[in-house]
Amino acid sequence: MEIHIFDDNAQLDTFAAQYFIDTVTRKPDAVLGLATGSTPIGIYGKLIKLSKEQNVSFRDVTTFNLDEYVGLTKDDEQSYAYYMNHHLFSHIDIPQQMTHLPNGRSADLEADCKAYDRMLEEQRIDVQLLGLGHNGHIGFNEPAPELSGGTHVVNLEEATREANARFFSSLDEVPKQAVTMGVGSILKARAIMLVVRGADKAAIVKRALTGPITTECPASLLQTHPRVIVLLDREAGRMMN
Ligand SMILES: N[C@@H]1[C@@H](O)[C@H](O)[C@@H](COP(=O)(O)O)O[C@@H]1O
Repeated sequence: MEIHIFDDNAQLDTFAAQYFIDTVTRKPDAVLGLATGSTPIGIYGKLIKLSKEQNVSFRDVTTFNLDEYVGLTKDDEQSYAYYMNHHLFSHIDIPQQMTHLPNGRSADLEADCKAYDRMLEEQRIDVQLLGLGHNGHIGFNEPAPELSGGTHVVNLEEATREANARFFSSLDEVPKQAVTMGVGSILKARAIMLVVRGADKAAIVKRALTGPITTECPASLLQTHPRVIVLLDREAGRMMN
């Protein structure tokens, strides 16, 4: 595992964005795995800026997002589809049809999960961006005695709903379920970039990266992957020395 600790969040954003740009420069039809939450926002901002400065096109790039809430439409400002358009897709030249998120409004969620997995089998992700939940979740794979390999519907933990309530007007509005890529699909990516910020995540960072490998801390499974790049701000990395 390659671990970088940054004094400054802007430096972290630049490092991550440049990694994605280098990936696309090397491989113009790269497949990128993308994430939501507050952690990647600065990275997407920098990616937009650097891609314009360096004249990098996303016209042949394909993207797959990790997860989506069940029940929200694409136009709902709290949906991850809206988030991705707002923070990234509408600012770069990627064709809309090359961007994929699980469909949380599908009439047949099971069939939709299978279709998402089929696409992920056909197109291996070159680099998967990940944030980290306070309980060690990645995507919306919550701690559990067993984890699903493929895309599936998940019941969100109350603590996860509470943590994400800041994006909604009240806790009641936070969906109780989500569709998430499974840990099997995440671990199939050629490279994984885990990004974590903030003192409140220092303990879970240490547990995920140096603790036992267990489904009770889904991010600990990343220890089994041969190419993980971890980007931490000083606070998130303070227990790593
Ligand atoms: N499903 C998302 C995760 O993909 C994300 O990594 C995590 C951390 O979010 P944040 O970056 O806002 O702390 O929360 C959400 O639950």
